[in-house]
Amino acid sequence: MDRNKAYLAAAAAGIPLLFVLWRSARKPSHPPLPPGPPRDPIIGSVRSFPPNRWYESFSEMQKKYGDLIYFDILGTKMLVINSLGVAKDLMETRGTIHSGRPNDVMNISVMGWGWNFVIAQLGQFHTDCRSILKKAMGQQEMEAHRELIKEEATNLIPELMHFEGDPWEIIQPRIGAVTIRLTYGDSVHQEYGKELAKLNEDTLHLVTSVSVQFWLVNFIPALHYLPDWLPLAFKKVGKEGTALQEKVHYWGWELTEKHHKQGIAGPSIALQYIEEGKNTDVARDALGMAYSAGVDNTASALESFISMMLLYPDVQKKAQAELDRVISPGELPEFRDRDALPYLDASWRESQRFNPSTPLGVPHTASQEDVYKGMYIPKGTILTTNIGYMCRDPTIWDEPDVFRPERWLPSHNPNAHLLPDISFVFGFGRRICPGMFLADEVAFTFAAAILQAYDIVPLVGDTLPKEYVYQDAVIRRPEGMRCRFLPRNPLPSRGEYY
Ligand code: HEM
Repeated sequence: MDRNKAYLAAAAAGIPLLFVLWRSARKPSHPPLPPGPPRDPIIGSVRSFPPNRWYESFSEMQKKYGDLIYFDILGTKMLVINSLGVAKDLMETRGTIHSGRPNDVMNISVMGWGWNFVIAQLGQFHTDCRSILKKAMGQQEMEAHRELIKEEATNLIPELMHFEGDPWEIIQPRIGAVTIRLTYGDSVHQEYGKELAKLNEDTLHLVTSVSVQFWLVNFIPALHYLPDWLPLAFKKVGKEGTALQEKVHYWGWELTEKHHKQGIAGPSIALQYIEEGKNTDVARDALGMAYSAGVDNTASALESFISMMLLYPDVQKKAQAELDRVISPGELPEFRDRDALPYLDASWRESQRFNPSTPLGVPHTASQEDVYKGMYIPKGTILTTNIGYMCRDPTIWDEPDVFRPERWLPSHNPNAHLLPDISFVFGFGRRICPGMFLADEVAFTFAAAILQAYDIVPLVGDTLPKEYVYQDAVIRRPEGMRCRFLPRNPLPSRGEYY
């Protein structure tokens, strides 16, 4: 190449770079962006974005930046919301703008999760799926599921007898059983429950690990159309994810259809729709998400509660004394007893506040630009709710780092009525968790049954930490929690519970 051509080539290569530099340096024509760490040209906030432990890192950064922290990672805009009031303003009052989901090409297009309404944009499909779950597990509908939940609590209690170790391995499958029986019926659970549970767990692990990794295809969607035989990591993971996703989508539903034809299907939400023959596709899609969206979350919340009872034996004793006063010996506490169990209710709320199982919620996106309190939120910004910080925000909670159920009781705290409803741990506005009443009822019923039947104590020789460290994951539970369950009274035989 002669010298002129070399200059020309260098200039041609440099022009786009100069353009990007000029764009990032020029004065913006919109109000200022929310506060955040300094951004470099082109790479933006890459150097200051925390590599892991996002919840803890964002909470630490709150001290410097306050309610909102703005990042720009190679053009992907992200806003962390640390304030409950701001989250409600943006996601409830301005919910038409801030209720989208990130355009996750890897999950939706490469792995085929287009039928997953958890990650779908607002629209008819999302509305239809939500109304299926609302009709099936809304607050008014829970009464119909009480017997099933009670049966599973009855199954749980003997399983914990003399159990030593991490109770996750007992409580998680029981919560899974509630979900599978509710969605696809008892016959499907009896025959295929273990395989369905494993399938959903494998899928959830893959999806959550994919969601927190960097995929070039999310930035350059056209890469998705490259031939499948190319040895690219995203193609390999995509193939594995597609196979799992298709099975989660159809299998439970098809098993219910099969059992329906054989005349052996037990009552379930799927069966209702199969019998009616209406809205079957959308019901199949909505129910396909129930296990992966709900089981680990609920089990984590219950495991956190058990860990708090272990760390705070005085709270455990008070809750047990209340149960002993209200529930007759040989009877299983039920959700309808909740009003008569204010201390247990307060302990459960306090446990959710202290350790919410999804401290960063599920990200929303802004479907159009917005200006909030003079700050500019660009279209497409990913909004992350730091629910974990909101649960310990000192402007809301007195001594937020103290585990104190009494704060919720008007008899102990004259300002208890001013505390926010703890249901914000289930998210916001049009995206608020549609399984929240089910989760609350299952976990509360199981917690009451466990405390009535057992003393939760450490393993012999174990020294308890002051607080458990939580896993660095989307759905979090205490790391290395171990305990024993010592029967408080002789356990009633199964028949005596009914
Ligand atoms: C303690 C247990 C649970 C917690 C802490 C929890 C928390 C959450 C949170 C924070 C969100 C995101 C809300 C938002 O985007 O603002 C969510 C969404 C969702 N949850 Fe739950 N959840 C739990 C149990 C369940 C259960 C039992 C089910 C179903 C059976 C369920 C199904 C869903 C679905 C389908 C969505 C997506 C809603 C949408 O995008 O419109 N969750 N949940």
